[in-house]
Amino acid sequence: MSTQALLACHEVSRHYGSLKAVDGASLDVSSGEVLGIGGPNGAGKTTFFDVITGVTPPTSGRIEFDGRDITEAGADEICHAGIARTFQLNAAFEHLTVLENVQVAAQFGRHARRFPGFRLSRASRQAAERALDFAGLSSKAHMTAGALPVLDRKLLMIAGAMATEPRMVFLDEPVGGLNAEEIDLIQGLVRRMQGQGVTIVLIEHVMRFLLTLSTRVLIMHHGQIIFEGPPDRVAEDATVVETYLGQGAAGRLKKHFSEGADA
Ligand SMILES: Nc1ncnc2c1ncn2[C@@H]1O[C@H](COP(=O)(O)OP(=O)(O)OP(=O)(O)O)[C@@H](O)[C@H]1O
Repeated sequence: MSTQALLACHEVSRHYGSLKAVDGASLDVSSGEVLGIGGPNGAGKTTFFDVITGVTPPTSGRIEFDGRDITEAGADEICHAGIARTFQLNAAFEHLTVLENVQVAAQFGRHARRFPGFRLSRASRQAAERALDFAGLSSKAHMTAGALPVLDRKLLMIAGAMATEPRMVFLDEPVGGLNAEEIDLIQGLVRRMQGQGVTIVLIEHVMRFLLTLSTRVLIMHHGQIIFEGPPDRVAEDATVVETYLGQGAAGRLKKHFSEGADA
């Protein structure tokens, strides 16, 4: 592992029978980066997240976080080590309030599970308050999660992740289904996360969001990393244009970068 890498993935694979969802992906992420991952549906992006965050074990390969081997670690252990994530689809306790959801994240994202009984630590309460405030959800703290509109559900997952006080956050399609104004809001929030020293890896199909925020971009296809480079090079890569972007989108993105636009 390079001395700079906070996260290092070596030849990571996740196979489902004969399907190579992730196929020998190697990746280093340095502290402070915003790494954007794009690629067609079914390319293996979420599965790669799942393997790194302990949702599913790799078939082969090795993953190190801050020099520690986390390949075999469970999701809770990985979260306690400093990696939090959000999900593409809603992942809230629908019948709990916004505050309760974030408190649960703060508690279990920081402490080992202890049963029976559930008592929130003072530190968890405070972390939950800070995370709600950070995500702009304090005024909705007592709403039931199931009643939230799409944007607030995305914010709730981000609040839950931040409540664990992570060093690294994985965001799976944080702006999927949002309108332009909402996308800008999430963009600002991701920038603030980065400003707080959180290293970010995000998956997104909304290319302008992905390319505007990312310091480096990966494109996946058939479980493999087919491109790695700066955002302004993505639309110039012939393989990426052919397998993912198409000529139309690539042309618009090139124009976007040549004009130096910010969104
Ligand atoms: N638990 C599973 N069992 C079997 N196959 C799976 C499982 N999870 C994912 N796959 C398959 O692995 C492949 C990669 O899926 P994945 O969700 O990682 O792609 P993705 O790049 O995140 O796609 P999208 O952009 O649509 O979210 C797909 O063919 C998918 O059907």
